[in-house]
Amino acid sequence: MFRRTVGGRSTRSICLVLACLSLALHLVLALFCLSVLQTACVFSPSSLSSSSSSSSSSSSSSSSSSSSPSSSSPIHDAQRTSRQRQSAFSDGNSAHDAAERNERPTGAKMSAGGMGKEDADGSKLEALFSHPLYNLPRPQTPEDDWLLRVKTSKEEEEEEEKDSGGEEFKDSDWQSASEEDGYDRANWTVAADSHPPWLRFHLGISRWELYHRTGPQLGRVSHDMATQPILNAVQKKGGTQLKLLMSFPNHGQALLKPMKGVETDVNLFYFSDFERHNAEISAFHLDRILGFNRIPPVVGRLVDVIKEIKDVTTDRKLSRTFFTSPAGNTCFYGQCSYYCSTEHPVCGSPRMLEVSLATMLPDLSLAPRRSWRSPWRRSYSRTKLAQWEKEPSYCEEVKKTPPYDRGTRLVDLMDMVVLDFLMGNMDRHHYETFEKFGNFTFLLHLDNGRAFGRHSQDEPSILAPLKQCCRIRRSTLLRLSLLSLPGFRLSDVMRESLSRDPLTAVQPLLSEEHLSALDRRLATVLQVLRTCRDLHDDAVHDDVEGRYEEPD
Ligand SMILES: Nc1ncnc2c1ncn2[C@@H]1O[C@H](COP(=O)(O)OP(=O)(O)OP(=O)(O)O)[C@@H](O)[C@H]1O
Ligand SMILES: [Mn+2]
Repeated sequence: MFRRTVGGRSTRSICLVLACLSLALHLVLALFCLSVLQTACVFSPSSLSSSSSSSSSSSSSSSSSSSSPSSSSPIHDAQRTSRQRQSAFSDGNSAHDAAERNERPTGAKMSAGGMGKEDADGSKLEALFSHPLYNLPRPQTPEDDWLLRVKTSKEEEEEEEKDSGGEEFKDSDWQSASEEDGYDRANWTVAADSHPPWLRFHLGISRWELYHRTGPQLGRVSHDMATQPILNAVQKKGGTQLKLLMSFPNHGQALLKPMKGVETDVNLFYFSDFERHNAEISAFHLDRILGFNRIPPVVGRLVDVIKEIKDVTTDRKLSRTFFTSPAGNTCFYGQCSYYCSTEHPVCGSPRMLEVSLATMLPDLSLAPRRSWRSPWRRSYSRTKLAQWEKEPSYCEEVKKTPPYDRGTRLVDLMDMVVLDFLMGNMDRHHYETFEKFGNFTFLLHLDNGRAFGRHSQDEPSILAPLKQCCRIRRSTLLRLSLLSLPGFRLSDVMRESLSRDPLTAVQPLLSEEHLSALDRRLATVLQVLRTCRDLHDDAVHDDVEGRYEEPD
């Protein structure tokens, strides 16, 4: 008995020692693993890129906050050197990657908006954007083909000499006009590193596109709009429906359109339809997928209408329209010529509201734009028909009329028609261009709030210009054909692209019905183009070399 007890005790103590040993070994092993993992984290490029968009934006704001007192407008003279520009935007080859590295030492590729390259394998969207048709070689952009130009240091010095207050601002090229609380003091130098994302977006606008798809600006600017604190919200004049101009700490601004319901009322005329925030967001994604890059970046955001609009607005006319609905939701209606009344309020649930935020284009004083009346404008009347609806040969006249008689204006218009037909937008009465580029430039596809209204109906009249003119860019035709293939199906790449918008977490931005309507409408466009090519030798405007074959 005694012996057994002694034996039992010694066995127990041996077990205890062994347990301690194993515990210690496990601890050592865990510590070793941790140190290895940490090293991997420090050096993994993908981890760098996922964190870099926020770190880079904070570094740009911190560098701007260390500036001297502010004076003139932050974006006036927003320009940069041609060397920086060439390195940041040359494209279609390894120089581009190198340039991206130059501009973005932390390797930032993406943001919350998630428009970068390093997404999961098997992504149809990434496969599409890797296709040669989305990476056509392009010549270097000449200096005059950038919308904004950087002053050379010599020009800078000369102006400083002329300017009596020059001494005060010698460390900075751009100074903030705002001394209000919350805004970072702007101190942007010619060094691109100090530029906030919205300014980089402005500096990347060229004669032929609004942004370069593979550059870092897009993700960064979207990330900022989706996450930065909102400092002010005022009504934006112009247009018919309520829109707000939102301001952010780094002097970025966005155009807000609120959620107003989703489907179009079948009994409304196209011109009485309300605008949809999800249409603005979806139009941006569609335009990018079609390879146009002619819509400023748009993201969705859930905003607190009390904290982020009512409490911060300096617009008394807007704040006066806030009220609590019988259901206890916070609503407002603002002032505008349509739907701005207690009967058509914009309401939070109870205070959270889905909105779209579109990056603002450079101020009109810096980059004036020209508005063009569309030759295929609708009559905007319940009874009258427009001329193009009565005359089948209407396009023959248009083709002879400047600016449609030369350059790429007509095929640019056809690109816009394709975009509008796919998303069911009947509201393209005007389009805008940057004045600087005259008649030889891309068309801005602004104001898409009335698109994606009805999924069950395709509106053939939107395609009238294409049917009447029978002209299309080869690059557009090829990309449309690609998007009709199962491996790149338009509805699939749109679903994937939209899933990267922050609002997808709340609800899908487009219903499955709207997504499949895109495939159906794409088939219609391709059918129209087949007929055109059967009938006309000059239906295809050759903008790419013949080696790009039509996909089977
Ligand atoms: N991202 C932007 N940056 C700068 N200006 C913009 C932007 N988007 C729109 N605008 C300007 O604001 C004006 C009004 O915007 P928008 O057309 O979207 O509003 P709307 O109320 O739908 O207008 P409408 O009733 O005429 O259709 C446009 O004509 C355009 O010049
Ligand atoms: Mn509109």
